[in-house]
Amino acid sequence: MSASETASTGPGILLVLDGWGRAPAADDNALALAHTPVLDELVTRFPSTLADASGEAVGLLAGTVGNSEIGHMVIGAGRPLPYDSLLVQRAIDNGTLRTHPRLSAVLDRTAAAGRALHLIGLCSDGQIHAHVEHLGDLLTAAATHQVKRVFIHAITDGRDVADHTAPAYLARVAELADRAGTGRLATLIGRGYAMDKAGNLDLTEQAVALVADGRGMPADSLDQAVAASGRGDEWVPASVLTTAGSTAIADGDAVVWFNFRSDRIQQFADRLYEHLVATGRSVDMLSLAQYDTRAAIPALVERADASGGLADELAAAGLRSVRIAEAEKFEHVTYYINGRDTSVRAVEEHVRITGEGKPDYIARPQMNLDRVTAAVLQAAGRADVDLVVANLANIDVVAHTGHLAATITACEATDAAVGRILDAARDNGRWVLAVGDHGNAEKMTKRAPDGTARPYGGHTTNPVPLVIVPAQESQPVPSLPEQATLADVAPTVLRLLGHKPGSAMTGRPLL
Ligand SMILES: O=C(O)[C@H](O)COP(=O)(O)O
Ligand SMILES: [Mn+2]
Ligand SMILES: [Mn+2]
Repeated sequence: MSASETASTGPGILLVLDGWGRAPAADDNALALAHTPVLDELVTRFPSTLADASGEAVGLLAGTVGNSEIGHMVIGAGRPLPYDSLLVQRAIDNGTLRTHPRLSAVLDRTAAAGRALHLIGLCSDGQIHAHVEHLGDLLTAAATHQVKRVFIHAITDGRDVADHTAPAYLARVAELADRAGTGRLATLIGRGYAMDKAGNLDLTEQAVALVADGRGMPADSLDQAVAASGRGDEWVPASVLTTAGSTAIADGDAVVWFNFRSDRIQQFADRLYEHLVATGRSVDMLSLAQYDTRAAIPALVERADASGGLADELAAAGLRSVRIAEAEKFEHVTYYINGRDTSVRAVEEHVRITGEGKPDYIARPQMNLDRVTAAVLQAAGRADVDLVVANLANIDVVAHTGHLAATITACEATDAAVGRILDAARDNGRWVLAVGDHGNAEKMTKRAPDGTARPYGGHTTNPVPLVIVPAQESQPVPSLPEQATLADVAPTVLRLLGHKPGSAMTGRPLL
């Protein structure tokens, strides 16, 4: 009996457990420490495997941690997609970034007018939003085009990399500037302010005032600026380095953003753009990769085509899907899973769950999971819905705090929610495919250079569990292949729905 002969088809639920990675039990593995009877039973009782969710398997550089964008994009596309970070690295390696006609034109204009170039971005090597080494190539280009005044507006990390590492990355920025022969650190601000994506404009405005107008705390040294944060690198207050002189953006200057990922920089980019326009400053503005901004900011590296994925196949087959997540991951089950496509197909419904007030992930690791679960149960009970796609955000979002106890609670809350969803699926004759999008909570510390384990809230390169719960428990359950990747999810979902994988998909159905 082949696997496909045993897989009966019908409506189902695709459940993404965000940040659900697999690693051996350890005292920093929140998932292993948590009491999760449902998740434990899932992987022992039903066909399951571990799927690659990082590095080349999903379209990242080898050894790079996975992230929610590429994770959901690959889950939807059914194939690895060369991610923006990889495309930027290729453009650096083959020389097309520093010689890009758009960049060259801006640098020539800036140099000829005796204007300044402002480079803004996250300075770390987390490779989720940015890579500090990309800055090096832009500095080289600026030097080649003889731009004399180059200001670096550094955003400090402490989230995608271990906290309290900002000084090391800023030292690297200084080295890159020395190597290129141009560029100096001008301002500094934590990503908590500069990379807010939840519409907290009070935070964003501090970054805008800093970069545009040179308004921030004067700091005589980098160490002084970093030390002024009582909450680690993410919250370094807006600081102007007194050694840099006047760093404000003037009419005719150029701005290049060097984050490659849009989601957490676009709010700042839009507000800075609008502020400069409102104050009569006309600047050339470019971004390393394409941003989803209101402002039209030309990019130096184009996005990979992600069409022909699950959303297109569902639409072609007339299969109705309901997408459910809370605000933090809503775009992931809609925009990203649909291949960064903003169109909402006629057979698609989107449910965005929002909470009240500012979330406090440590005090309330449950977030709005009860309401997300209720929405999933409601959609699962509808006969006209073929596929429910839901993201349970807690494991990842809470793990980002680096707070082990809160993350354990998040894992336990998720476990209970999955239990309720499985019951509803069984009652409604639905199969469930549960999968992580990248690892996070299974590794909550990182070793510092001095050998000590420090709290770490970032993602990992660990594989993610992938489980298929058949619609009827009595159904024969074939085992899944040992090797799998996130690219296999969409073909498998289509197979479970009774359809063939899309022709653009290179992943394979696991059943
Ligand atoms: O933006 C963030 O919160 C982190 O840097 C990455 O997390 P995500 O890929 O899960 O969004
Ligand atoms: Mn994620
Ligand atoms: Mn995350």
